[in-house]
Amino acid sequence: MIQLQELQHSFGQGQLKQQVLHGISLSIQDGESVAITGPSGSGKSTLLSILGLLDTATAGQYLLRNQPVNQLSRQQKNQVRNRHIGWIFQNFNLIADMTALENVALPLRFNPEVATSAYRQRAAEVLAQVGLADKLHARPSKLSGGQQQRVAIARALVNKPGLILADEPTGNLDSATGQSIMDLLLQLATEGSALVMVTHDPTIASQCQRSVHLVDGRLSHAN
Ligand SMILES: Nc1ncnc2c1ncn2[C@@H]1O[C@H](COP(=O)(O)OP(=O)(O)OP(=O)(O)O)[C@@H](O)[C@H]1O
Repeated sequence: MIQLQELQHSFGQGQLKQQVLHGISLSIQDGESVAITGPSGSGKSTLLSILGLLDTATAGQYLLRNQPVNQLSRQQKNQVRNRHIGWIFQNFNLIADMTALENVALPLRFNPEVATSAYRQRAAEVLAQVGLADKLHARPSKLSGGQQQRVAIARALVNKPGLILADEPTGNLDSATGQSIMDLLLQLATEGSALVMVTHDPTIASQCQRSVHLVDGRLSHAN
């Protein structure tokens, strides 16, 4: 699914240039779950942004399904991002004045394979899959943190992505709720999507098949 070869990234130019990733080489298979750990500022979110095509590495190679991403046009990148990558964030990032169903249906607008008339049914199916069949018409403010994260997971899944990227997905949840979210994410990974998550929590990281540890933009060890 993912192959990184000597990936580098820097922000700024000239004297202000800050090298954030220094030659990251890593492979992630279909269906694999991988935690990225490391201290604050070590480059975890930067790496996740590059994996999700939100940013482009300044050097090195990123192959996504054997395709070098630096050869994709902007339009192709948008297509891959919208159709094949699902994002989950610490703060859920739901749209407050939309219902759960409307939030989950949003990414379907970028999927020409799903007819507009099928949006509601597809969104309802995915919400049922994450245990929220009875909350279709609730707005985020009426849902608990764990329920909001389930809506966000449903939104990430609605286009059946091959790659799920999660940035501290349990960071705002109590440990029991966080564990139930983790169980759900790991189940999705066993169903074929690769899952890559950034986490500070060693208990969460240890449940992934593999952990990679970043220190100052370098992989210090990989399990
Ligand atoms: N858009 C940006 N412009 C300039 N510097 C940035 C930018 N994004 C991140 N950085 C810098 O890159 C370094 C790595 O940041 P990054 O957010 O990837 O670390 P992190 O490991 O995810 O940290 P945290 O755990 O605190 O979220 C930091 O020094 C940060 O200040």
